[in-house]
Amino acid sequence: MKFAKSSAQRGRVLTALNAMRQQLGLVLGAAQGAREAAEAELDRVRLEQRIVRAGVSNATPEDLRHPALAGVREQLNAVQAAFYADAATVPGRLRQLLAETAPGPASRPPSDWLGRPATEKLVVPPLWRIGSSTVDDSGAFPVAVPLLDESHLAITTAPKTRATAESLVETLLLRVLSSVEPGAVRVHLWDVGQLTAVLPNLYPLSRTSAITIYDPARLDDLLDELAGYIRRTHAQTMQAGHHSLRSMRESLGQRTEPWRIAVFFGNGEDWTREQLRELKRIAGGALAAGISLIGVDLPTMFGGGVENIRLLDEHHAVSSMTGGDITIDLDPPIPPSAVSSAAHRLADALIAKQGGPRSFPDLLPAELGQESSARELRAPVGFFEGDPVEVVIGDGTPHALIGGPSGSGKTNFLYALLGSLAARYPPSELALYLLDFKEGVSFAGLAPGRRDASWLPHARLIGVNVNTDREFGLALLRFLADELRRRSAAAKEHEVTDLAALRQQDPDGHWPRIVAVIDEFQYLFAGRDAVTNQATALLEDIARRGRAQGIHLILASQDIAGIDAFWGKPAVFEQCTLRIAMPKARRVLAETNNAAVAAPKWHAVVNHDSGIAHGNQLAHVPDASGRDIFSSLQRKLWEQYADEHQRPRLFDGAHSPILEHVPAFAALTPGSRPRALLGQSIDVEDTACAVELFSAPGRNLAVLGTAAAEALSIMDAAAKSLARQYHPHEVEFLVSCLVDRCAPPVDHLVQTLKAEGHLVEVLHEEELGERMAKLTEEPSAHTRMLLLYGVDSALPLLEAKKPGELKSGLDHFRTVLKQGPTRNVHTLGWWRSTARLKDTLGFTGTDDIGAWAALDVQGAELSQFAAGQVVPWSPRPGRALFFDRSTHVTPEVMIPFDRPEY
Ligand SMILES: Nc1ncnc2c1ncn2[C@@H]1O[C@H](COP(=O)(O)OP(=O)(O)OP(=O)(O)O)[C@@H](O)[C@H]1O
Repeated sequence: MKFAKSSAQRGRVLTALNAMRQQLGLVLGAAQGAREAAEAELDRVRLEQRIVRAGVSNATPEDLRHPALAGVREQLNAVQAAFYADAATVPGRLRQLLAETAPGPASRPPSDWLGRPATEKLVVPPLWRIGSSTVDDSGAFPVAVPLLDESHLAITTAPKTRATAESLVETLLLRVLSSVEPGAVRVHLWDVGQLTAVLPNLYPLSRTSAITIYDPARLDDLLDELAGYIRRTHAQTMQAGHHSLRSMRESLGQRTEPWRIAVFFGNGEDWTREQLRELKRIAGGALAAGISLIGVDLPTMFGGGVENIRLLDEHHAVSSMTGGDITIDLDPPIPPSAVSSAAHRLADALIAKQGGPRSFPDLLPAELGQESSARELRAPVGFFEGDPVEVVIGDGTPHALIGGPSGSGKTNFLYALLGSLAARYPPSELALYLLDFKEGVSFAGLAPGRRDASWLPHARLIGVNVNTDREFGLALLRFLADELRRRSAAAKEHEVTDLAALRQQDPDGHWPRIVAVIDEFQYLFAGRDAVTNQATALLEDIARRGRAQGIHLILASQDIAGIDAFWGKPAVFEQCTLRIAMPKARRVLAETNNAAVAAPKWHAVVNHDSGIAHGNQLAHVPDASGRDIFSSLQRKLWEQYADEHQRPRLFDGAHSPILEHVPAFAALTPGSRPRALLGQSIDVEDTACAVELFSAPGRNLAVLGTAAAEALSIMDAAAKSLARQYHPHEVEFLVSCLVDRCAPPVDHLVQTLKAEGHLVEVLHEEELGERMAKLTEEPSAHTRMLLLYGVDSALPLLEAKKPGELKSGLDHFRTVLKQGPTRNVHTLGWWRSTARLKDTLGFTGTDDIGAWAALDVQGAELSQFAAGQVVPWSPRPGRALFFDRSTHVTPEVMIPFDRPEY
């Protein structure tokens, strides 16, 4: 109905407009009409022309004598009378037309409406008054121009009429802004003037979305923005089956987008060719997208529908609407103070309507966890001019790249995004893997902590302080790649190609979308080493195939460093079609797209088009990381879901776990195959590194290096974890400490083992050789664990043969290493250098050391103990390299447990 009514109204308006044009044309063309009628009588026509030009009273004596004069006079009088009689009705008809189609602020005097905001309207007036005119004494008629949805406007000034042009535009804008509900029209103002502020009286509105002011240097930004709106609106309307925003509005019966008016105050020059071309392109598509352009002194013609106003002097103009022969008396300017106070009132009304500034809770839905992620993930991350700006993670934008210098709000943005997503999708629909390579604890709050026991139920893994543990990043990528394979296999089995279809075919399966956030991801590539190579290959694989399987990457970085990291890895960069640029971020958006440079504080440029300017959407991101903001949402989510979902794995590179706290230790019981736990593995799963000490050759352990704290920790953990797997008297620990300063902690261990009821024998250096000899000979009812601290110190003494004996202590030790494991005698020894271990083993080769943990030992020295392979290892404090030839292909980095000092 609405549509029918408005189209009928539009029809009437167009007919009336045509009639007006025709009538005015006829009045002016009266003389010409007469000339045509008299064409057959050339002479008569000439006379008529002369008389029409000069007037009867000014006729030459010759003409006055002309025989046809009387006839001409009579005819002219008749024609004139008829047309003037008709024309006399034109002003009245125009007045009526305008009153009907352009009521209120569109045509009434300002005193009737100034400063009073309107209420919601779907149909806007087609004409807007600018002044009045008269053709004769039949009275003045209003002159109006079309604008919103109808036409662009080009204004040209005459000397000294710039102020007139400004107040003409100012009044027009006020008429428009006062005719529609607050926020329904947005004005973009650009002025070429370097010093003068454009339309200063309207500035109060610039604190709202109603007016955005662009300084002279930002013309390209404005053009980009307009092109972006047009593109987006076009896509949106076409998708909905409409050719313009207006027809969509009329058929839906509601407004989906605001109208926009872009005003360009030029000076006839200073535009580059490219800018002019862009403006023409914009003008061509603008009206269908609800954008009208007003140009003042622009060096080009607009494309699309346009009306022209040419100022003649400070009070008069001519327009294309009324034709060149009708002079318009422009309406007088509204006094500046009245404009400014009206602008204030309109701004207040808009702010009141938008409910004030938006905050984090405004990003959240009314009810938590109601969305399905089968097709995509979609969540608002901020607001632009009061309207939410969404991020979409799905088919078109499977992965995101976020850039911004330190302090620009990247972490805050991530919190806003994660909060908005977690509030919409339940944990069964969305699983989060969060990794931060920065020093600091940005995601730590999402895991249960000492101050707050709650956690984010969607988070499966939280890695913090991983800046030196690039292996952890690698582990995450490996995990994702495995999951990718698992999903591909399931998809194949169900004969589908993507997640949405898989979920349809396998409704009982657990297929949440996975979002992996890697902050400061460039650390992954921070070396020319195997980690970088593997990370690159894995990332490329996930980036390429993750889309179909619902595995999405969000890579964040302090710009340049992160982008440079993509050198040689264009596949990942290109797959990140969602780009988020924080203010001053460089190179995240396309090269020529400067939107991030101009973005204000606490804003982000959200771009779903690989950073191309037309995809820019500016959003104010609310504070999501301030105290108690995210955590109050987290608590709600936790209360709702925590029962069904386990706590996330927290990996904190700055903290070594304590042996007694790790699940692997708690799980140890007597009776299983004995495993000596050595440290924590750097992996997605919370697992420990362990050596199985079963009855087979080589089942010994060597700890290598001089780092005493770590060596003590590994030995301690091995002994304590083994002790847990034996009942009293089932195992005997033979302990020898050959490093004086380590005596207290070793003694503490001895006491602990004894207290647990285990057999413990402490061996002194001088009795070692003898004891070794016995160990190889005497059978034993129980397992024996030989714990040797700083065994290298004992070598000189062991090497010495006692007179008369064939074998030295070292020979016996070698036998223990070789034969012990098959007789349940396992050596766990700490050598402070690889050379000493080599000396200990002699020519027998390295096979008797089946497992080792290296500390401050260079990789090159280790290759002989790892089947000759190249071992890339640069020692770092608090970390060890672990290799067990029975389980490893290559060594892995491990975190020795935190061992309290004694
Ligand atoms: N939208 C916002 N509103 C209010 N405060 C904010 C907003 N965004 C960030 N902040 C604040 O600014 C500070 C820096 O933000 P944030 O930590 O997110 O920056 P960053 O880009 O991640 O920096 P870095 O990389 O150094 O960690 C924080 O104190 C944060 O609370």
